[in-house]
Order: sequence, then structure tokens, then C-alpha cells
Amino acid sequence: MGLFEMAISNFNRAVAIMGIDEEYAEMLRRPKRCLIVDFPVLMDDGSVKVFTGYRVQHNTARGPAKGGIRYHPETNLDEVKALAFWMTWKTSLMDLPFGGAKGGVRVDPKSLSEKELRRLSRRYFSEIQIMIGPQHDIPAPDVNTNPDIMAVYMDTYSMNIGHTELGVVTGKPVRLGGSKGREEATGRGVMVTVREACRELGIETSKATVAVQGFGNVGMYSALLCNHELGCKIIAVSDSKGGIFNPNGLNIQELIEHKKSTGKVDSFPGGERIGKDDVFEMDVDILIPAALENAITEDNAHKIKAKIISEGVNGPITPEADKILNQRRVMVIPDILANAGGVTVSYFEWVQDLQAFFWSLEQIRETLESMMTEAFKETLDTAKKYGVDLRTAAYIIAIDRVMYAIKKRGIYP
Ligand SMILES: NC(=O)C1=CN([C@@H]2O[C@H](COP(=O)(O)OP(=O)(O)OC[C@H]3O[C@@H](n4cnc5c(N)ncnc54)[C@H](O)[C@@H]3O)[C@@H](O)[C@H]2O)C=CC1
Ligand SMILES: O=C(O)CCC(=O)C(=O)O
Repeated sequence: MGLFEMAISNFNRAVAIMGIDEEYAEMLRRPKRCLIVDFPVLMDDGSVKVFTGYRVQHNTARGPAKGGIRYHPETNLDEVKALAFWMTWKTSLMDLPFGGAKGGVRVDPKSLSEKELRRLSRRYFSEIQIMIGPQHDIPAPDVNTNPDIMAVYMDTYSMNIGHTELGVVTGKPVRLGGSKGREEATGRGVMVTVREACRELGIETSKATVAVQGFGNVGMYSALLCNHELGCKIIAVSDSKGGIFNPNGLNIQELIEHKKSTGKVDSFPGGERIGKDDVFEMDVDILIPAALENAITEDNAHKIKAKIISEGVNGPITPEADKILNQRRVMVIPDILANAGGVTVSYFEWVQDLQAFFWSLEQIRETLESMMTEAFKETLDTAKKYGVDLRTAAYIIAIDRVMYAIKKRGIYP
């Protein structure tokens, strides 16, 4: 099953419960605009290579489109469509005045020099600029893109329109119109959902154990904040090269330093080496997938022992695996809620850029925590009201808000 088809199957469940007309549902499934760009980039050796990029706006009924841009050798239109679709429901669930979008370039950025990466980023952003703008579509980082690339995007757009426009992308460096707290935001959001889920299930966080798959931005901050702010014991962590395990708890601060200096976790001296997929089978209370889509499938879902899964990454559980986990009464906190902290602080960044007035880190953290707590509560209440799982409940809330906008605006003829 392709990623877009998989994304739609979750949506369809909510639509059936809500009794939405098929004509509306079909409009909500389809992206509003898909742009494919093929563009040349001058390489350092004087040759020219042609790359393919995408930008998809799924829905803009509630405001400008919003979503990250990834650089990956296997990204494709189906994937970008699915990621844009999820962004619509994520921004709506968080009640942000945005729609959903996503972008990507088919490239392995590790194969490019710094100069080649900059030339690629400039050309790609110029090519998609016909869809972009602070009131149209506001990109942000995703896999393999970062604040430096966001600065290049912002400069490219500003150069083309003739003046500096900070609000055109988020996730920029803090000293260049970025927001304090954006870097940790997704992990902080994951941490809040873990805290609220533990409260609901009567699990004491200071006694809870956690396993984390993926140790990039989302994985690192999720692990660090669950450990430092909730007192959870992080007993297993993996990255693309392997995993590390310590039943007494890993020292996350030291593990982060080790990962930054060596590029891997499995050689960390404070634990014992495990396979990268072993994290799924750990006897833990909480599992945080923070690496890739489709990580939990019908092949490994029955091996999971965790009572709570907080989806740090978009689409880590296939629909078949979701069914198995639901039957086994595992509390799955869906991606559009669990990892929404990132786009929420991106929203704060956009607001700050438009007002040219910047907030303190305390203000950002407090506002994010209260919005995440509220979204979790609303989702849980809706799940109880309809007798459904949290994913379906999250979609019910998000779809209802987008439907309201479509009907009130008269978008549907
Ligand atoms: N960064 C953000 O603010 C947000 C990110 N996300 C999603 O979360 C995901 C991760 O994002 P980042 O942490 O920013 O990316 P990242 O590139 O910083 O980290 C990804 C991590 O996953 C690891 N990994 C890759 N394959 C693996 C495997 N087979 N087993 C174990 N680990 C593996 C990599 O080694 C790396 O440590 C992405 O799919 C992204 O769309 C979602 C919301 C916001
Ligand atoms: O920060 C943003 O605007 C987008 C984040 C994103 O791409 C995501 O939540 O998957």
C-alpha cells in the first residue's frame, strides 16, 4: 500500500463515523495543487545535474498552506501528497490558522558539497516560488533540511521580491527571524503527550520506562525531555546504524554528545549494543517511533510490549498494525497530535516574524505546553464520546474544523 493510500484509510474511518457526504469526502482527500519541478544545478566539477522537486498544497480552507521540505533520494509525489494531507489535519487539530502542504527534493544531500547544496536549495525554492509566500504557503524543515537551508530559502524569496520577508519560511536560525524553542518543539510536544497519556492510564512517569526509535531532532529531544522533565528511564535508543540498551537507564545528555561526535549510538560506552529493530520488542511502558514511516507493521506489531506509543514521526504505523495494536489495547497517540509541537512553534515563529516582535523561551514553552495539553484532552474526550481510538478521534476533530471552513466560506459549489 502506498503512503497516500495508507493516509487515506485512517481518514476514511473518521469520515464514516461522522457521516460526511462522499462528495465532500472526495474533495477533502484530494490535494489542491501539486507542483513537480525539474531543475538544473551546477556541480563543483563544472558538470550540470538535473534534480526533481515537489511541492504539494493539500488544503487551504483554514489559511495559508504549511509544512516542511525534505531532501531524500527516494522521496516521490505519493509520499509528499501523503505528508501534505497529514499536515492539513495536524494544523486543524491544533486549531492553527493554516492548511497543509509538504515539499521534497529527490537527492541524497550527503553526496553534495556545501556549495552544491546551496545552489540546489536556491534553484528549487525559486522554482516553487509561484506557490510560496507568507500568506500563501510557508515551508519549514523536515528530513535532511535544517535552519541553514531555511535561511537560504528566505534569502532566495526575499531577493526575488526585492525586500527581506522573514515570514516566508519557519525553522530559521534564531538570530535570523527564527523562534526560540523551535528546535526542541517536536520533542517537547511528544513529551507532553506522554505525560498526559500516563496520567490517563495511571502510570507514574518517574517509574516509567521508554524506548526510542531514531535519534535525530525528534528522537533526541523526546528522549531528553521525557527523562529530564518527567523522570522517565530511557532504556533503549536506536538510529539507522544500530541500537543501545541499558536496563538502568541511558544517560541521554551523554548519549546526545556521543551521537554528535561519532554519528552513531551503538558504540556508546554507557550501554550494551542491540540491533536497531530490537527497540520495538523491549519490555517498556512507552515506545516513541521517531525515525521513519511504516516502522510498525503487521510483522512486528504483535511483539510490542509498550502500553503507550507516541508517534514522533509521521505515519510510523501501517493500518494493519494499527488494528492489531487497538485490539491489544495499546494507547497510540497519533502523529497529527504527538508530533504537532513542531508546527505549533512554527506558527509562533510566523506570528513573531509578521509582527517583528519576538517572544521569550518561557512564553513559547508555556504556550506550546498549554496548546498540546488542550489538544490531547480534546482528542481523549472525543475518543470517549464516540467510543473510538485516539487516531480516529483526532481526525474527527480536525475534519470537522476543515468542513466548517469549507461550508462557511462556500468553497463547495
Ligand atoms: N523535525 C521536526 O520538527 C518534525 C519531524 N517530523 C517527522 O519526524 C521524522 C524524523 O524527523 P527528524 O528527527 O527531524 O529527522 P532526523 O533526520 O533528524 O532524524 C532521523 C533519525 O532516524 C534515524 N533512522 C533512520 N532510519 C532508521 C532505522 N531504520 N532505525 C532506527 N533509526 C533510524 C536516523 O539515524 C536519525 O537519527 C521525519 O519523518 C519528520 O517528517 C514530524 C514533525 C516535526
Ligand atoms: O514546522 C512546520 O511548519 C512543519 C513541520 C512538519 O513538516 C511536520 O509537522 O511534519
